[in-house]
Amino acid sequence: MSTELAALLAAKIRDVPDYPKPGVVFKDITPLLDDAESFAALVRHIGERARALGATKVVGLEARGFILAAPGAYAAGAGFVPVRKEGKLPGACLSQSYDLEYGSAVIEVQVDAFSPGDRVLVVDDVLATGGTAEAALELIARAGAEVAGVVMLMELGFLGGRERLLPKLGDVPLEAVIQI
Ligand SMILES: O=P(O)(O)OC[C@H]1O[C@H](OP(=O)(O)OP(=O)(O)O)[C@H](O)[C@@H]1O
Ligand SMILES: Nc1ncnc2[nH]cnc12
Repeated sequence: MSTELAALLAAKIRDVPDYPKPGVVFKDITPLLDDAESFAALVRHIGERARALGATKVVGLEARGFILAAPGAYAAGAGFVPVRKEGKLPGACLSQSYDLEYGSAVIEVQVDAFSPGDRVLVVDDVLATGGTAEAALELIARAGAEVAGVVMLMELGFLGGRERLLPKLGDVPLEAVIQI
């Protein structure tokens, strides 16, 4: 991973103590998003990784994952698939419940989101406990698609998300631009 890109982007992430709950240090990416150079560099990176991994679809995890995955898919010439919080997608969906650093939720994907032969890149802003990403991997497997890789903007290593995901990923790469 490029240390220059990591340094550029890390400088634009703001720590917000005790949000959304006491004891959580929230990683606010809005200063990165509203900086044209940083946002473009991150989108280019996601597009490059999607192409290099042969992804035909880029999955974004609601909501912050959408902001990164959709332009990344466009940059790669791939399709975009939203994994959404419960009740937001129309039609037949697969559902998965999970716990994350500061709560619990249910995410869903449409049953027909993927076509045979699709290779999927999963994109999100933060890997914390890994609960969200693990649930997304489960959904993608249940929907019959192959995961080509997982790309996160940042990984909060002390929360153990990587260790949680590795058994599910095998040889599939899990990449984070910034390691914390
Ligand atoms: O590794 P975990 O412990 O599961 O945490 C990571 C998830 O938490 C945040 O999403 P959140 O559910 O807060 O949704 P948002 O993007 O809608 O704010 C973040 O965007 C990741 O999706
Ligand atoms: N500390 C954190 N900051 C931002 N998003 C998160 N998702 C889970 N933990 C988070």
